[in-house]
Amino acid sequence: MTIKKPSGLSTISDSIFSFCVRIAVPLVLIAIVIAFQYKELQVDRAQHIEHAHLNAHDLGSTLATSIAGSFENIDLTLQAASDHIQLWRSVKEVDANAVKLALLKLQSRIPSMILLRAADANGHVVFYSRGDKSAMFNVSDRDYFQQLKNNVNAGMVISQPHMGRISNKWVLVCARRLNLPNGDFGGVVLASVELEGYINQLSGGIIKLSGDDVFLLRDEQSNALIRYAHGKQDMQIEGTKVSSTNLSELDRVGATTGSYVSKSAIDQIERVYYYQRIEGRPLNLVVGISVKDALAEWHVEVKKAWTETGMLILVILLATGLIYLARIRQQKAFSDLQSIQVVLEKTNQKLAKLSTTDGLTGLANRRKFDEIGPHEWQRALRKRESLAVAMVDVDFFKIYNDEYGHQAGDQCLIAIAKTLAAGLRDGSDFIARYGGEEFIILLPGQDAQGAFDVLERLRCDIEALALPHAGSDCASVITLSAGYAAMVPEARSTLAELIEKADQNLYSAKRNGKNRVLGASGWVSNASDANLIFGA
Ligand SMILES: Nc1nc2c(ncn2[C@@H]2O[C@H](COP(=O)(O)OP(=O)(O)OP(=O)(O)O)[C@@H](O)[C@H]2O)c(=O)[nH]1
Repeated sequence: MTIKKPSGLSTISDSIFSFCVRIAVPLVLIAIVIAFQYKELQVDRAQHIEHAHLNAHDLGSTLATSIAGSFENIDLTLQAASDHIQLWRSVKEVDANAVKLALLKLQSRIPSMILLRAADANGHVVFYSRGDKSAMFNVSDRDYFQQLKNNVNAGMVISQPHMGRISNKWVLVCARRLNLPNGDFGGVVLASVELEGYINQLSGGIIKLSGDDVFLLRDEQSNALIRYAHGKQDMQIEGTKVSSTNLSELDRVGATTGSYVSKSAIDQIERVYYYQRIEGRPLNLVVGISVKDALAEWHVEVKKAWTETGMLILVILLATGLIYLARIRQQKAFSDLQSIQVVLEKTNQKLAKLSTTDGLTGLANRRKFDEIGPHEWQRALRKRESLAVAMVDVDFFKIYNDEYGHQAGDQCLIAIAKTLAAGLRDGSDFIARYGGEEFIILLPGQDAQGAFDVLERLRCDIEALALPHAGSDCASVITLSAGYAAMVPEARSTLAELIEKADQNLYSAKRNGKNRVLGASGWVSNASDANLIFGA
């Protein structure tokens, strides 16, 4: 019986399967899971960045509107102050207290406005809302003064942020030109806007910047008027030029709005930026939402997603390991079965040999002869060749046993069997122990004469062994007698008949003195025996 290999365990598919199970399948699966998860997270990340862009846009445009409105209010206040000043100039004696009161009233419209003044064409402050005259400096050296002096249509000019000489606070000065009745330059009206207050005003209601977010208000020369970062006013940057590749490009093309992502050269923080010009003013603002803050939630999701992916990968690896282990167990069970099969086959072969072998002499036994005999008979019949059969028997063996013992008798039989086997032709002749001290020999291709020659030689070989046999009546050593018969088989004849003739001849040999070889002489029984050839 052959043990069938379980399906999928053939030698070639084994290695392919093993490779697939151990490396390719789990790797491909894991790669797919990772790629899928990575893609999902990237889409999610893009959405968070997009959301940050929207936030920056909303915040930026709200701030722009608010800033535009606040400067508009300041401008209107300055215009109202201009009207008053024109009036006061036309009057010879002006009550300083009344002027102060009127200016203070106008100033109070804007919470962050801390000073409202007017200077003459030489820059001397002539009207003021707070303080006394001694504290009023000449403002002719200020950039806004020069600008307004030289430009009739300048409108409201906003100064660079600077430390106020009176307030000792960071201020922006918003100024308008005063014209004389003939249109010549007649000085400026100027409002000092305290930056901290202004920013607080914005941050109190509008600026909802958190963490690393940033807000920047610049003039058209890229000077920072306000920078609000990390939850407070950044005074180190205010008044300095702030630009970047993206900002320069937006300035250059004159864009009204714009968005970009970049890393700040000031604090190295990556942000999503929104840029917008302030309507009606030579100003622009930039709002930056920290990418890190914008992605904080996403980072939590990433952690969770990769933890889940890791667990999934573990499950894949575990399942692969289990499949592989099961496969190994299956292969081991199969190889164990194969080993058992080999052992069984060998045992069967041994048993088969034992069942057809004589235990004492090692020659084939009678069962084997019953198998081989008919086979040789049929072959001779087919080939029309002669077949000789001989019966061989040890002489006076009972006496031998009696005299030398049964064990010596066994050894004697072993020696005889060995000598007889050695004297026969390998591959064609056949000998079997027929029973007791009797042997049967098949000599394919031998006629009577040939058979006689072989058997006579064997008889001499046994005699030559010179195994002492004191009780023998025919010699002093072990001898044997043989009877044989030979014929070319015919369909009408049988092997049993041939054996019977050989046995009869053995009987004759025994009766005629033993230690001899004899073929039946002149025996003709019936028509089927007509071609039997007998030895002399
Ligand atoms: N030691 C031994 N003796 C055996 C074995 N098989 C048969 N014998 C003995 O062989 C003897 C055969 O005796 P017989 O049949 O009377 O023949 P014989 O004594 O040889 O006389 P002849 O054949 O007339 O010469 C018996 O005593 C058997 O016990 C065997 O395997 N071993």
